[in-house]
Amino acid sequence: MMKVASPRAQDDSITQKVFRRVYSNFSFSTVDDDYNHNRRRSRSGDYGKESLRKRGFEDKEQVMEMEQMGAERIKTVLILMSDTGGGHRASAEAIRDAFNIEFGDDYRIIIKDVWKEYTGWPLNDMERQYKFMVKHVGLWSVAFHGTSPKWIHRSYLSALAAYYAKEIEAGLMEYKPDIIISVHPLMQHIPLWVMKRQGLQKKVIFVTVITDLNTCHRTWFHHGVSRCYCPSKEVAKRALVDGLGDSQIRVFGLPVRPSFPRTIICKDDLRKELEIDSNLPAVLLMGGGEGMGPVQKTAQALGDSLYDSKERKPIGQLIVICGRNKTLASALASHEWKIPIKIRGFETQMEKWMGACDCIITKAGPGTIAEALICGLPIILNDYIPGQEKGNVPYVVDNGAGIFTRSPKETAKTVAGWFSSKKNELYKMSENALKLAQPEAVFDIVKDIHHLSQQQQQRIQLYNDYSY
Ligand SMILES: CCCCCCCC/C=C\CCCCCCCC(=O)OC[C@H](CO[C@@H]1O[C@H](CO)[C@H](O)[C@H](O)[C@H]1O)OC(=O)CCCCCCC/C=C\CCCCCCCC
Ligand SMILES: O=c1ccn([C@@H]2O[C@H](COP(=O)(O)OP(=O)(O)O)[C@@H](O)[C@H]2O)c(=O)[nH]1
Repeated sequence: MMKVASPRAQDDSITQKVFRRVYSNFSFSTVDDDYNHNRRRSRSGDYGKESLRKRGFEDKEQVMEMEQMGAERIKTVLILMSDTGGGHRASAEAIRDAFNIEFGDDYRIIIKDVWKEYTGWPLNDMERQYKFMVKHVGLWSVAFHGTSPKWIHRSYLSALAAYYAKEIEAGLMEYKPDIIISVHPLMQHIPLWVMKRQGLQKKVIFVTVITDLNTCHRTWFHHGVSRCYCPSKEVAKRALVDGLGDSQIRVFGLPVRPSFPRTIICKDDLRKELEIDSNLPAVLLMGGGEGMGPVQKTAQALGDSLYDSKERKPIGQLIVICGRNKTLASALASHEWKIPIKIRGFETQMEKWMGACDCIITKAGPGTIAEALICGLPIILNDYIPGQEKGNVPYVVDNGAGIFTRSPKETAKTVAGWFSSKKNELYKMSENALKLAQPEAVFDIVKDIHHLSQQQQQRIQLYNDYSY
């Protein structure tokens, strides 16, 4: 992969000077995206004094200087996620991008589904099984609530950890992370257990970033984390009830990709770019990364309600983003429409589509909700997955940023009202959405992690100062 010159690497830094003094053959390479380089660097980086001593650096000054280098070297951040839904990846990418914006080359960010890459069944097949379970909501509901007691999920996860211990350990250790960030409910227990086994608890910072807005599963809350970032006060309360300490909990909001808060939205320009009619109000219809929920029926109902049959002209236009649901996209494409419509698959620039529209209809996915709030879009929630998404409904509705209805006809009627006689209602909800939005959340999270990392370095230095 292409090498990127880093100012840090060009400077004759203290790191280089120290290395030259203690290890004259050493050549300092520039930052690149190559994991082998990372492994090489990390090995010389450190996982403690022992590793340095083993490599022959017995002299106190040498060991100290090399450890202090940790303060300078690029830190590796491993973000653990899984593609069960689109939200976990979106949050992982948001954190990666925010690290890059805030700290440039100081951090190397690796996003991984360690389960998928390093384990066997059933862990490596979670996506497929999850999709199956959420299609049969009763089954998901039993699994979600049935595994809520700590003793149940702990036993289950311990059994899996024991079975795949070596593979998972290899997976985590390959990257020698300085910081591990979990953005998934099932990625606390096993990695923390591996870290304990390796004696890395004090050396590697482990934080959880919760991506559910309210009724999240209890597996998110693990007492062994340095921080548990909760997206809302509701989740923070749950964390407290589950026994996490005040010092562990921070409430900044749900991490959304920086392209949302950082894009200057000019609706007219976006509409030109996306080839959307610039005069008609637009509704965005979607169902998460997988295109779930009653999208097809709702689209058809909107096709009727946004057409003024007396005037023989549309009063609005429809954008449908089907995500990875190809069947949905082709079913919609084969339909005849009386209103302007755009049918899209998986889009990578959601901020543009949201920025070009006037309201959104979606299932209660937390990622989509948080993004829509930043764009000031009134939200019609038309479905939710039992368990983790149930609480997202009152989060939106009670804050006046949207409504909930499962009926495609009612949804269509509401949008038609918003685009005609009830424009004030739309405007008020848009204002409420903006009030509820937390566009800076992802930056607050990465700054806090950076602060934790600095504190840890200071502790290591203090420890070194007093241990000789
Ligand atoms: C009476 C006892 C009954 C016990 C039944 C045991 C069956 C065990 C089988 C499955 C386990 C179910 C796990 C439930 C806990 C899940 C925690 C949770 O919140 O999961 C949510 C995530 C998905 O993320 C969400 O996506 C949403 C959109 O789709 C939305 O964005 C939301 O905001 C996100 O949070 O779900 C998962 O990742 C679950 C994957 C489960 C797949 C099941 C296949 C089994 C494969 C491996 C076993 C995994 C280990 C199970 C550990 C059990 C302890 C929790
Ligand atoms: O074509 C698409 C459809 C969805 N998403 C993103 O996927 C995430 C969906 O997350 P959410 O929590 O709403 O629902 P999930 O897919 O996890 O059920 C959001 O960030 C969306 O912007 C996207 O990037 N492109």
